[in-house]
Amino acid sequence: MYELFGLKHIFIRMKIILVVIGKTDEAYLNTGIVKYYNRIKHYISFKMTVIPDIKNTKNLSEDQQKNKEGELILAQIQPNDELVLLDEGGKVFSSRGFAGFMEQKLLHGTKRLVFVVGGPYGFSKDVYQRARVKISLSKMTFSHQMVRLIFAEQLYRAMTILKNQPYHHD
Ligand SMILES: C[S@@+](CC[C@H](N)C(=O)[O-])C[C@H]1O[C@@H](n2cnc3c(N)ncnc32)[C@H](O)[C@@H]1O
Repeated sequence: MYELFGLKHIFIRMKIILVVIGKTDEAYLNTGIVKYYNRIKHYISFKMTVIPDIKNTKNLSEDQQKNKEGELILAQIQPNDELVLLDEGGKVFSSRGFAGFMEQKLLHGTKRLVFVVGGPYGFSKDVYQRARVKISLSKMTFSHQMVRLIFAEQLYRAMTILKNQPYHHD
């Protein structure tokens, strides 16, 4: 069904950016992220932008840290970007549902689809205001470090679903 839309060309145009806070600090996470990053890039342009972790350099309150991180997140966003927050309180999709979400973005000609993972205390008000869409990966809360790997696997899964490739089974 998806081939009908000629997605091959659209896949090549859209860029996906995952904005995260702080370097991946565990080798096992890095290994997984690199694995899925290498797989995803066969389908679509995908890069992870790492905002430096500010928590160890300044003695900030939780709100101050969130606001500072918020400024750094928003500095990465261009006016026409579609911003999607990964947030426990967001919409919960099945993997096929998320593939459908990605398909809509591809078909509507989105140029830069930017997903953001919050810091340890979540997002500032300004970041929530700029984003139209929030997606939850589960009702459970994961560490901001783990979310980048879980998201990368789901993005890869979505690409294989859109291409009718045998990775997802349900
Ligand atoms: C430790 S959580 C922050 C939790 C914090 N209670 C809050 O107010 O958001 C760090 C970040 O990981 C991401 N995250 C954690 N669990 C998630 C989930 N189930 N779905 C989507 N994103 C999640 C979100 O981006 C969140 O801002």
